[in-house]
Amino acid sequence: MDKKGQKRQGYLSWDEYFMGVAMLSGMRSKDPHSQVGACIVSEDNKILSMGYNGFPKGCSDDEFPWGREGDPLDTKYLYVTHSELNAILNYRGGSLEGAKLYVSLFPCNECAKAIIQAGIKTIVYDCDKYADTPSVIASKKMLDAAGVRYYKYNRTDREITIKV
Ligand SMILES: O=c1[nH]c(=O)n([C@H]2C[C@H](O)[C@@H](COP(=O)(O)O)O2)cc1CO
Ligand SMILES: [Zn+2]
Repeated sequence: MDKKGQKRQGYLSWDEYFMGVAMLSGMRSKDPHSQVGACIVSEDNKILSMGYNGFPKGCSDDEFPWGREGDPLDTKYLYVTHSELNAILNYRGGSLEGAKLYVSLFPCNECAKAIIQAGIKTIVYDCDKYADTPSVIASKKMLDAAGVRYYKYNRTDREITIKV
């Protein structure tokens, strides 16, 4: 029950807020199959950077391929920048040492290397649909060795509606 003079109830938790921002970033992705979003947060809960999966600057979303199969040169995989790497590269403020990464999909091995080298110490992920692939197994091996903690986001199933 709301009481006069007391704080509002039902506000977003930090985890809901940061995972929500990561998912919102993912909604910018043009990938028709997997839209991934990432949000980097400082130790004292300030948002430092965001990213989503997409082609590098100058590589047109309409000219480069979004397919998944066939000649590797005709698939997205050789061209797309992952959301986590984009979030790291988008940061212009200096060091990410000790930061946390919220990401909608578990980071691959290439992103794990960048995460470790950037000094990010905690990963909060939502989906882990590629857990059985060599890429994610290798990723976890490196994160474990480097002492990067990772834990699954606890979905609250809160619906957030924004009219824009
Ligand atoms: O860590 C990741 N971060 C990330 O942004 N991605 C992107 C690359 C691709 O655009 C898409 C994966 O494509 P697909 O699910 O169709 O294989 O997600 C993929 C991974 C792999 O775990
Ligand atoms: Zn990756």
